[in-house]
Amino acid sequence: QHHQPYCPSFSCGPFRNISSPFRQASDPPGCGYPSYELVCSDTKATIHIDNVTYHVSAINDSGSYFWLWVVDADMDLYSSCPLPRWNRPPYSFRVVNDEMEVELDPLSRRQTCFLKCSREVKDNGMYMPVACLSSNDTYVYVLTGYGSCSMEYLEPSCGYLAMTPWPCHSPSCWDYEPLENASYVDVVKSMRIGFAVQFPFRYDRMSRSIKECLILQFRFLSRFYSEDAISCVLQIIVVDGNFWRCLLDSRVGDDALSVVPFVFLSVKWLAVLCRFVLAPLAVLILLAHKYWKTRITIDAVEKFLRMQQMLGPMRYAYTDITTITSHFRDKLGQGGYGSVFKGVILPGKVHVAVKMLEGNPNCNGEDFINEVSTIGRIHHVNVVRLMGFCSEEMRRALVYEYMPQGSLDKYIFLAKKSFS
Ligand SMILES: Nc1ncnc2c1ncn2[C@@H]1O[C@H](COP(=O)(O)OP(=O)(O)OP(=O)(O)O)[C@@H](O)[C@H]1O
Repeated sequence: QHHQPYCPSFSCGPFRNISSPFRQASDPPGCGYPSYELVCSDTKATIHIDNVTYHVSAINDSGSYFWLWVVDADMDLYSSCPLPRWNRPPYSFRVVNDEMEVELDPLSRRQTCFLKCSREVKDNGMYMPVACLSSNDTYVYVLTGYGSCSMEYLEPSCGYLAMTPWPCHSPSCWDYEPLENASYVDVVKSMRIGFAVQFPFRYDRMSRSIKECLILQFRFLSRFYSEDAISCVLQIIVVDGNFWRCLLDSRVGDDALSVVPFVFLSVKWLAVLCRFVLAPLAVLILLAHKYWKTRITIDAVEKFLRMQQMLGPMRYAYTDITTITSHFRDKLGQGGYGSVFKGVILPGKVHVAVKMLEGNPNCNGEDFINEVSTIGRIHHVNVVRLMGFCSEEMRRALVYEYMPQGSLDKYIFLAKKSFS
């Protein structure tokens, strides 16, 4: 049985009735959280964030998260030339189940940045000089405004010196625009006011409703706002992820109802899978299948022709056929498969008869293959010799030796007539 420690509420400086998640050093272990330990005196409450001591000037509890208004306790803000001691934003975190949980975080995403440069920066309006911290060979500047501490604004001769969050007066200050290019005097005023830190303890588990969860998630996201294309795509993915996370986390009580977000999420990813993976894959397979089928027919004719080339008749290009027939000038006759033209093959001036086949474009070339494979192999004195052929896509021709006496049927027909 776990022993629950007794954690009484306490007063701390000007604050009364403070309880968990806050604690004070005298509380038994298990009361509040170590990051939220307050050090109390009669008039002041202080807190350590990232090893820096801050005076707490306000505590607010919005219901799902807390925020504190703090002022750096170690910086002499009333000296003539104050400078923050830290060169990174204050926040504290702890690791729970291998996941980092940020427990204290400045409410404002805007930082004021102090830079130390070895050369004077003249042509950059963002760089506001801090005369009291500069010397003959060291130039100190302060930068304010959105992204002022990002590397893109860092001049080559400069390095980071210190940084402090810009004041923020309420949780709604996510959209609060600080003064752009504020002078050092304004920055000192803001440092004297201090800044707010929030206690975003376990964003997800603290959220009671989907609305509250979404507000917290998007507030967290808005810190990483950027305008470049890749970041935009990543943000869309994160927004989508956050939405589903809130939806799944906000499931309460009723087991039957709690299945609904899972079903929607599964349907969504199934649709994404179909749209971007399965549909393009199906189209690709269809196209590949069609291409493969036509390729097989063409390959069959081509394979056969290559073999024929080795064995028998010569293969001619269509341009050769037009040269041999002098552009089909002398027509010898017309048969069932096409017209026959007289031609001459150079060198040697061998006379030939070229039969241009007028086949059906849908035929698979079977007749052509049969003709070339049978007649092409017959070498007999009584059979007209096939000397060559042409096949370029659907244009096909057969080149025979020329018979100066013409077709045999002419003589048979005449002979029949003379005998009768
Ligand atoms: N080798 C050849 N030499 C001279 N003339 C030819 C030769 N082959 C065909 N011819 C001429 O072309 C005409 C048509 O010949 P083709 O072989 O196309 O006709 P076909 O005998 O009806 O045959 P098919 O029905 O197979 O087309 C012939 O009547 C003949 O005058």
